[in-house]
Amino acid sequence: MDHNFLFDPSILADLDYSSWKSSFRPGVSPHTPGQGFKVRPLCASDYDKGFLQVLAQLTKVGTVTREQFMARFNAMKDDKSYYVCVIEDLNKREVIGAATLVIEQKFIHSAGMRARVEDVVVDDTYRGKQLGKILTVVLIMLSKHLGCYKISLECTDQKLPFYQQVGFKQDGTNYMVQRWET
Ligand SMILES: CC(=O)SCCNC(=O)CCNC(=O)[C@H](O)C(C)(C)COP(=O)(O)OP(=O)(O)OC[C@H]1O[C@@H](n2cnc3c(N)ncnc32)[C@H](O)[C@@H]1OP(=O)(O)O
Repeated sequence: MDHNFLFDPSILADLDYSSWKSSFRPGVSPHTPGQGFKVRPLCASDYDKGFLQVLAQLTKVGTVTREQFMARFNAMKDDKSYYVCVIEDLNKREVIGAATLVIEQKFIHSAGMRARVEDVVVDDTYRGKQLGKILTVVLIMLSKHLGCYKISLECTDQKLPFYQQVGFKQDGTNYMVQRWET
């Protein structure tokens, strides 16, 4: 078993989801995401468990060599601001979902911290099993546990209902962007 986690797995194990109980289908929760499924931090060995292939269902991933993956993994681990969570199908030893919480340090809000949800994706053969909701709720509770004053995300109009059902609201601000890569 790989013990090279991006962050301490006990942080996830200790989160209390009792207030979310009625939000999930009976028997399903972040601690019990489904038969043979486990929510955990990203591991170095997830390079060989299809992590990048799952991300490719969200957006362009391109070619990422093992060396590039490990360099980015180690940089994120040292930074301590990146909480990449995955769901593994333990029977297949495959990553079937992923979501990232990024923590930003601020001077405002009494030198507080804000959280951003990034790169939420569930393998298309596993969708509709509450796994996307589980990953999102894990990030919400993680951001609260870490003491952030807010959590936000950007998404398309089609995904608004998915995020609204776990408490996100539109606040009238505009998302603006410049891109240098197609
Ligand atoms: C910040 C970002 O990363 S935005 C990018 C979001 N990711 C993507 O677009 C990648 C492609 N899409 C996916 O990976 C998946 O469809 C996800 C992550 C959006 C949803 O994952 P799933 O595991 O299929 O969703 P899940 O089963 O948890 O659905 C939970 C609830 O949301 C609802 N739901 C799921 N997708 C949608 C949607 N697109 N619009 C509205 N409701 C939705 C489900 O019906 C379900 O409702 P219920 O709890 O009442 O039964």
